[in-house]
Amino acid sequence: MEALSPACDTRFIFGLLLRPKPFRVEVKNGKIVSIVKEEERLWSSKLGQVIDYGDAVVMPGLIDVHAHLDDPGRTEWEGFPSGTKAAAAGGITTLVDMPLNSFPSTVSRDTLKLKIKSAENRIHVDVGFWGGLVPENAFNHSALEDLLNAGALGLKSFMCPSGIDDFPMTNISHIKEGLSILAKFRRPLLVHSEIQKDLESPLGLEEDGANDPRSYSTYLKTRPPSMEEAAIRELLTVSKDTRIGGPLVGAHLHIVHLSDSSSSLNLIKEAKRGGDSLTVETCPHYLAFSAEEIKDGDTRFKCAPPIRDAVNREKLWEAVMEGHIDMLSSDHSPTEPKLKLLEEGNFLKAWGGISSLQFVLPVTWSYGRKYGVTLEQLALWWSERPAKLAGQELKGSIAVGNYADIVVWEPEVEFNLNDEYPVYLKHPGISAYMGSKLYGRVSATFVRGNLVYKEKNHATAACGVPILAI
Ligand SMILES: NC(=O)NC(NC(N)=O)C(=O)[O-]
Ligand SMILES: [Zn+2]
Ligand SMILES: [Zn+2]
Repeated sequence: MEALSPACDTRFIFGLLLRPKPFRVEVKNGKIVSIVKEEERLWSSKLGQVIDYGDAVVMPGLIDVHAHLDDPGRTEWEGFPSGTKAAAAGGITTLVDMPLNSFPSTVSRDTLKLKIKSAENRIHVDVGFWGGLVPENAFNHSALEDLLNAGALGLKSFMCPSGIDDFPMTNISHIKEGLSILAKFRRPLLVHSEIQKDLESPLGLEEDGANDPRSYSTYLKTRPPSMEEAAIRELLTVSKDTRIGGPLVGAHLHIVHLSDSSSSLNLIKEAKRGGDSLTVETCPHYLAFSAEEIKDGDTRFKCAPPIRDAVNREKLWEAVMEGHIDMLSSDHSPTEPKLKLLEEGNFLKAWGGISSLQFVLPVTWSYGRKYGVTLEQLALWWSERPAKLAGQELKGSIAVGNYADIVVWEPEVEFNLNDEYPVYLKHPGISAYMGSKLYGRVSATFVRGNLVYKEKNHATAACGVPILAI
């Protein structure tokens, strides 16, 4: 049986058998050099090793375009080592780190340099970085250009308060300005699309008897679908300029973590039909859970936008299955357990963010089976489309010339996410998935041909590399 990569050695040569079709993927120098029918293989004698995973699925590694690893500056929340170990154990081979929740936020060339430095030799999968679009840099073209020239894969902004002091929200003028720079670089702008109407009293509710802060329905009232709709309506006033012949051609807008599957989704569909350069993601937690099921005080489930009712979830699945939602992402946004206020259970005061990085593949599969999700769809939503968004042409599919970023997993193997299950996240206890039973166990993960994870073990060497846009 193959051994975990003892060092990050991309000269490694091996073959992988793809089942059920008898194909062999041949890997050399970290890249896929050929995909041949087993009986037509050309250079088998030269192969160091041929690995046969039997009936397991061999798929492109997942690319998570939305994760908060909080490094540097808030490593007590997560950090690159634990976050990327969890990613590797979950079949994620590349992730793109969000510019906020680390300290400082990634909003300039210098702060991006700090990120890169912190990632070096500490990441077990490849990591790219979004830069932040904030009021301070939005009108400062040279600052934005410096950030993009330093390698940010694109920018991210918030249309409502982010909860992080050094990451203030942007308005539509900032967004328009940012897009004009991004158009030149042909890189995307990702937007947290919620607008809070009443900024004077951001919660919009009094904590009285009728609005018990331990009840999820109270939290739900503070962030209605109309907040997503209002933000998206405003965004679409500028995304139309990304159409062919428009003033922002070359720019691209990506709406992160869509929860509202009604009016907001209809607006997105219409804009796409009109030719806007626009994509949208949703996250496994919006597809797995419903508001009705969330127990009083269980703040592990608090996130923004919120998890809505079961009817909304059904419509979200329909949109994913019909192709109106382009991709999935984790929005892994952990914190220290004490900020989740698990004992007090106050939904209005607890940190918002779902902790999920290690589980997104089994969750999507387990909850998607009843809708008829196929392996090809998983690869499209979790690898191919995210690679395109992040500008990673050599990632996202098992194809000749691509990096050998591969997950091997067993869809029929069931497991309990209990206290004995090896979870590599820094704070497993805050994950909304703990206590559930899932299908789909990851057996091995390859990053650029290095076997970085195999059956509850990680390679000791951290073989991931920082990915910078060039
Ligand atoms: N500061 C955050 O990490 N916020 C995140 N929090 C969520 N989604 O609840 C997000 O992506 O908006
Ligand atoms: Zn967000
Ligand atoms: Zn996020």
